[in-house]
Amino acid sequence: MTQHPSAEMPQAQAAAEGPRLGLPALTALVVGSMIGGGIFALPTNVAVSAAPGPMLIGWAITAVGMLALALVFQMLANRRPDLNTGIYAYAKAGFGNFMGFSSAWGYWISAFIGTVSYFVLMGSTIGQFIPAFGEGNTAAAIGFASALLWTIHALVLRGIRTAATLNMLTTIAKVVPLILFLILSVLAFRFGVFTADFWGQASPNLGSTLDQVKAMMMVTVWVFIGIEGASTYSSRAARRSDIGRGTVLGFLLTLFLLVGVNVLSMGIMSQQELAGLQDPSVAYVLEAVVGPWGAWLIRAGLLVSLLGAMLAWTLLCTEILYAAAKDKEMPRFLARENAYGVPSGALLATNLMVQLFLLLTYFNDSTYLTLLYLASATILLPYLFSAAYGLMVASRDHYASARERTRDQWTAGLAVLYALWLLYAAGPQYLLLSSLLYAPGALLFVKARREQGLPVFRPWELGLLSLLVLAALYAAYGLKQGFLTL
Ligand SMILES: NC(=[NH2+])NCCC[C@H](N)C(=O)O
Repeated sequence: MTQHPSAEMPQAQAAAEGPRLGLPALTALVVGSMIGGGIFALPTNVAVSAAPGPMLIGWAITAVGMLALALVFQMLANRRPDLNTGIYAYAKAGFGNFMGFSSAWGYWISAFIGTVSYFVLMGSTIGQFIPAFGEGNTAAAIGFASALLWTIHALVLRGIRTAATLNMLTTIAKVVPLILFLILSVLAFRFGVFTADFWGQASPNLGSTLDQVKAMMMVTVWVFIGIEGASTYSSRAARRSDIGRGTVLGFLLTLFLLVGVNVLSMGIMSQQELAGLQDPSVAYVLEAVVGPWGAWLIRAGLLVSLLGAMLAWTLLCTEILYAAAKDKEMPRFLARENAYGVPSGALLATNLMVQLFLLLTYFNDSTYLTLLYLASATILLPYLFSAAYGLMVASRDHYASARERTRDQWTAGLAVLYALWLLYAAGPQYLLLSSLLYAPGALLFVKARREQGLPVFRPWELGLLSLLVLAALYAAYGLKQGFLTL
């Protein structure tokens, strides 16, 4: 395709101006949006719910399921070059306007809650040398986070964007300490520690193997969020085929780092010791191996990583709202641009929500872990829609060879199964909470459709909406009565 780079792409995508992205840059984009905070806190966040044996099972399921999802994104990037805003466009093409809207809305919610969790994790990291920051949800930490938030806001408003080179640099800066961690802890790994309580029978609070596997699923989803990064920016790729390759390559690299970090740390400390560490737990594990400098190295890597990821995710949040508003699925004010061509309406809406949730975090005492569970649960629907759309495409499209079709059907089928399993593993608490977040979106959808003078809901959409509203009301009631908590 030879279209002019800026002719068709949405503003926030024209984002990091400059040359079109090749394979290394697209891979760095995927790795850069996937590696934010999750991996640095992984040992503890898995250990709170799983012993080594279940952990290995959990990773096996995740590796297969996420690979299937990555391959679906690859397939869709290749077969549907017209749908170049990724996740949101797939849901809309497959399931109509309201589902497209809901997918964008849910993705956006997950993404901004994820950003809130980054601020909390940053706060708790700083809290390790400035006690007033505590677990990242104290008044000092929230005050600092708010100041940083609006600084980023001001920078983005002036047209600052993650240029491909900057993203490449922060990606390298975060991957290097992690690789160092892998090398050093291979040497310190003790098989005896890893196998001592392999199935977690000695820890009464862990539950059955299935319970343990289920409980770690939201953490493994969290660490892979961003896998859709290259698809979202697909209009900027130099070659279509590189989007899929970058996605799969980025997936494999990140999987290697994640499994490495998680498995090795369980051979250095026991599950119970790991479960008791503060975030970022990787710092403490490395400290146990090489002494205090190890912890400082990891903390530094994490802070760089978080800053880079905050900027990247602010742009992703803005982009998805803006893309949907340009398409008229979201109200007009979200398509507004300022003099620098920045989607200022979408940016403001995003950061106001981040600010609101920072305050809620303070009043609720929410932690990094509770926020990431919520962000993972809310993204499941957009992932499910993408996988299901992949299945539709694989079944209906014209294929040159039957073998290729069968392969795509299997891949997409597997991705759908994985997404359904995740919904089951997420459990009612977080699904109810996320229905509470999804439901108000309908008001924006109504506004958008009215602005266009279009009919709002089709009958089956109304049916779904009523279910959603019922779930949301129940969740609100649960929060009030205290049988649901954040
Ligand atoms: N700000 C966000 N919404 N981040 C979501 C991505 C999370 C990323 N996979 C991580 O482990 O940190």
